[in-house]
Amino acid sequence: MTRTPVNVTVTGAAGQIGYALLFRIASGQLLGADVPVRLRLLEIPQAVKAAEGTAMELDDCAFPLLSGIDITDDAKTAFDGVSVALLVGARPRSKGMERGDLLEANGGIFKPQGEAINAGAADDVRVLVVGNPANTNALIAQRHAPDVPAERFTAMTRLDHNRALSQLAKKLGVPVTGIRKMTIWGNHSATQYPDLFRAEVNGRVAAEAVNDQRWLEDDFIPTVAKRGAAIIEARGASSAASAANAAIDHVYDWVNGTAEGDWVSMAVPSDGSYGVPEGLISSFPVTVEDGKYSIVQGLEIDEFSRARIDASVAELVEERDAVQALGLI
Ligand SMILES: NC(=O)C1=CN([C@@H]2O[C@H](COP(=O)(O)OP(=O)(O)OC[C@H]3O[C@@H](n4cnc5c(N)ncnc54)[C@H](O)[C@@H]3O)[C@@H](O)[C@H]2O)C=CC1
Ligand SMILES: O=C([O-])CC(=O)C(=O)O
Repeated sequence: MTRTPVNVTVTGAAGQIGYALLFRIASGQLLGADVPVRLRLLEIPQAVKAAEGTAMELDDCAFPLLSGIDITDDAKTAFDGVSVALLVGARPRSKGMERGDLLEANGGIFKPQGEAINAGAADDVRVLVVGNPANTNALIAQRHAPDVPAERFTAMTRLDHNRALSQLAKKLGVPVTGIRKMTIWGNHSATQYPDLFRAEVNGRVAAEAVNDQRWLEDDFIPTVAKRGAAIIEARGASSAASAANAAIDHVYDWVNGTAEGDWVSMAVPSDGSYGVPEGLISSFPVTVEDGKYSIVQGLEIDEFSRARIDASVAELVEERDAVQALGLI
């Protein structure tokens, strides 16, 4: 292997998503089967020992592409020279915690991490924020990394995208490979809008193929939007392997490109497209070419979809205003 290893940093490495994610990164699924990686694991001091345990297991896999593992509780060390930063570790909502408290607690994590990325990341750094509230955490990190191009900060709605593909495939009895152009719009939250009016099933508009507005409104949209809560209810813990899988899909496509005639959903800084205020990190349909994503342009948005996109974007505006009021951005 002659290629220089790519530095990949994972925060919250000792958590449940970290455990599902690290082995797949080390096996080559994040960047490609011919790309060596060096892992940087960032944890809080109390969880460093657990991260060391995971690193021992990574060693025990003898992955040919894994050129080394560093473990640290210092953000500056973790992000020095990083090309792919997966920001998974976040402060979960605990009992009695208000939304403002949650945003503030996460500000304490994503502000210094943004600063550390600004200080030391490689020129080609790509950042994916998984830790919730993902869109707004990404916004906080981005605002503290003024020297990094703003579009390098993204948040994850690929899990929602994949959930939407599976629900639609089941409903229509088609394989997921028969579906194209799925879009999640807005926030990674219950207000998100999974859009069947622009998706296609074997070349036909998905909403027409379904031909059941009641299912679309009362079943499909809430099932996708509230799937995270349903998983917690069933499993007693939030989605981990599926979240790790989505993170792999997000970064792989960002680096290697999207398929011809298809697109994926990524929460990216808005350029004002589709009436989403500039700068908000909102989910859009995107295509990727030569390692750069572009928001798909020129889609006609029907009235039903417009109202739902607007509602989710309004929630993002509220979150942005809340972190602004807290002095976090
Ligand atoms: N965007 C999405 O689609 C999804 C997002 N999530 C979110 O991902 C996050 C992680 O989920 P899990 O792995 O299940 O949680 P977890 O609680 O199992 O692990 C989180 C880890 O982050 C660490 N951590 C906390 N603060 C940190 C800091 N400042 N620096 C480094 N590490 C830190 C903790 O010590 C812990 O090991 C949660 O916020 C969850 O809500 C989960 C599923 C899907
Ligand atoms: O609510 C959570 O923590 C998990 C989550 O984001 C999801 O599964 O979509």
